[in-house]
Amino acid sequence: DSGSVTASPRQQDTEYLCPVQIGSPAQTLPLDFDTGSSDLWVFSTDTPRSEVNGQTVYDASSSSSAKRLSGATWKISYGDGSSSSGIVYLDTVTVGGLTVSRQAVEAAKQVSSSFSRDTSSSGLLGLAFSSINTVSPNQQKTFFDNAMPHLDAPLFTADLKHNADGRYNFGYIDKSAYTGSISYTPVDNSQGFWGFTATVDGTDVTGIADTGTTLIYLPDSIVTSYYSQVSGARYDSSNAGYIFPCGSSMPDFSFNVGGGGGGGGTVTVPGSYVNFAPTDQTGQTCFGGLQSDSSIGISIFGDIALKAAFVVFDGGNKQLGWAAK
Ligand SMILES: CN(C)c1ccc(C(=O)NN)cc1
Repeated sequence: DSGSVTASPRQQDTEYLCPVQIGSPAQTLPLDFDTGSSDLWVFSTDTPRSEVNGQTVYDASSSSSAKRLSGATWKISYGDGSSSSGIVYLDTVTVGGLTVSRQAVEAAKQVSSSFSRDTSSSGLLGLAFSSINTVSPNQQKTFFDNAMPHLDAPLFTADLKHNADGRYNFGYIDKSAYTGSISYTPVDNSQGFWGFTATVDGTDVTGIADTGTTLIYLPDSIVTSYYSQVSGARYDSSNAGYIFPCGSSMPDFSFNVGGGGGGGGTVTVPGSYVNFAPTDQTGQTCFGGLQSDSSIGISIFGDIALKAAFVVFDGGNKQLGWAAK
């Protein structure tokens, strides 16, 4: 089997949403595919009206294939402080033509304000490792984990783009989607994430590949060194990050992956991607797409980095592949 689904950017590449079919007859919900978490959760008819703000909701009672997972609950919180929780159904889930029957679909009975405010997203589809799925008392598998044994190849790829539709493919590598060769590096999934080590300016950085996080968060030394090249750039505590004049031309930001015998490959994030967004309506000052990880405790290669590459999430061999495109 295989699948292929479009990933559409929302709000200046803040997140990428993909249409997912749930239930019988199919209910199509736009979900945020998230390689940094492992719960498939959705706004539902169980979500308080006061917390629903235009999102499409899942109605298990109108799906003939939905079965309540009796006694199961879930509760998740994300790095940005957002959270959600609820109950669990098993239902049929299809992504880009790839179907998993009896997928745990986690229906929200509560969502935090940032999810309520995110009117275009109906929830998340977790693509990290099932070891961090939050369903209790019986932990559930991710869509990818359930699909993997049926896939032509045990992997999925992420091809996110700046201000344009990209794609997630399951079960195969589309050779027309990248240039040059794919450089692979081992994955450390001990914390449930797609953990890997890259080299930035000769310094090893261990972080995670997280499609659900918008920006890049790296050690302070690397971030400070990058912005020292930009006149007028500074750390601004009121914005809790590095800002700079919007007219600045930003240096490219590169990192090396798979630096073994073959020398590995270099991913180059165009400077324009690092000029992420204005801090206010005046458009004078802009917020950087590269920020410090010091308040997080882990380095994150988020969408700013991922959209500069074609990325292979290889669950069979536990490795990450990176290619230019
Ligand atoms: C509030 N929203 C839409 C979020 C979506 C995703 C995440 C996240 O950390 N994913 N790895 C946080 C928040």
